[in-house]
Amino acid sequence: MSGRHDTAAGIARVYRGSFVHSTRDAALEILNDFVLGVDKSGKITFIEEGKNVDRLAQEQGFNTADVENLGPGEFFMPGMVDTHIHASQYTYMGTALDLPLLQWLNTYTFPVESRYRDLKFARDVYTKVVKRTLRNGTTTACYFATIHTDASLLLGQIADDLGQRALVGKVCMDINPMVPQYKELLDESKDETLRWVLQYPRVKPVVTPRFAVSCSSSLLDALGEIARSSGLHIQSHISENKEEVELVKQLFPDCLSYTDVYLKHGLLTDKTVMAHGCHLTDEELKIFHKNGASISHCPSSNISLMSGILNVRNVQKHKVKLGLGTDVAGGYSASILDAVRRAIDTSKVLTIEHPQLRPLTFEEVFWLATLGGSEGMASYNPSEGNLPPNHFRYVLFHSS
Ligand SMILES: O=c1[nH]c(=O)c2nc[nH]c2[nH]1
Ligand SMILES: [Zn+2]
Repeated sequence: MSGRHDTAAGIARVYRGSFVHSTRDAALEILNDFVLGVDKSGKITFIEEGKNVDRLAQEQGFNTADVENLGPGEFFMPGMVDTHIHASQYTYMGTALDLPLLQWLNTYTFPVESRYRDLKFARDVYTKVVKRTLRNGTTTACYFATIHTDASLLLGQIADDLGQRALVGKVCMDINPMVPQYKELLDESKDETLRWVLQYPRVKPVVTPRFAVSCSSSLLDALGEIARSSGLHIQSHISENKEEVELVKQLFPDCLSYTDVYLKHGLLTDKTVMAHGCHLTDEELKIFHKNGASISHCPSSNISLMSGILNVRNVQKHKVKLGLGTDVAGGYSASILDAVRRAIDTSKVLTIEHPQLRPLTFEEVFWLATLGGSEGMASYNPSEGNLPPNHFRYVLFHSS
């Protein structure tokens, strides 16, 4: 169920019970005994206190006998937003977490991702990952696929068919010395990205340079230009672990920082979502804020690959847009609720190290998992005083 509070176009369903959500003013608000109406297109048309049900029935033209009352332990909450997940890594989720990032990519990830040339394999895995994330309450997901255009198109189609709002990225990478069978030529990556953008049906394509380590400066330039001319979202990885940050310094000696690499190539906009950011400096966070770019906080993966711990309070102090990501399969769970738990745990680890830092509350992390994620995916720039669009999708939850 989704929508803005616009005028009714014929009420299809009315629910009565508890609603838990975030607002711009409250990280978590609990509405006990409320009624919510949904029109035939699936949009929410009203949400009001239960005591108003008779008046609402008259005004909106529904029968109070048709109101669906939630059962014990049931409540509605907004669908969760996974701002960073590798659909193609679902097959080995929960395994192979014994190496740090760069070695993990070469040993486990690239060999598996190279299999997505096989569309039958792709259909099987992508169907499973979309079904699983939907079951976990993820109504919006920002996916990395692989370098294979047709398999990436298939992922978008599957998400759309199964009713998930998806942003999908065909991965771009023209450098891969350790696993050379899994990379593209520069022109191939550009041409296939354009084919991908043109062919996309209903879900949104995202321009997806894998990360600065696996893309030449020419490819990054070309992708920045494609994103600019097509007005598309952009996703990538940044400052996940220290070895990677050092490598990027060596690969791009003319850039002032890792953030500067993406900025100089036109890849840091108010439609950019960068995963991790554990080792970003305050100067870099200021550049994120100025450009309206967002960070996907992936605590499960940050711990599993021993990458680092994101200081969420510092990101928020810099007013940088922030959501949560599962980062399967660096993260071992495809559930954003699990990312909520890991985000709280890792913030407590920071508090143990730095007692002056307040740990995150569950209300604050609930906000990150829902409204924060949707604002992180939205194209608006807080540094220019713009506001995010108001949008909710609710899912029914059973607390038992
Ligand atoms: O957690 C990660 N997973 C990946 O697949 C990846 N690629 C580059 N950097 C990455 N980090
Ligand atoms: Zn990732």
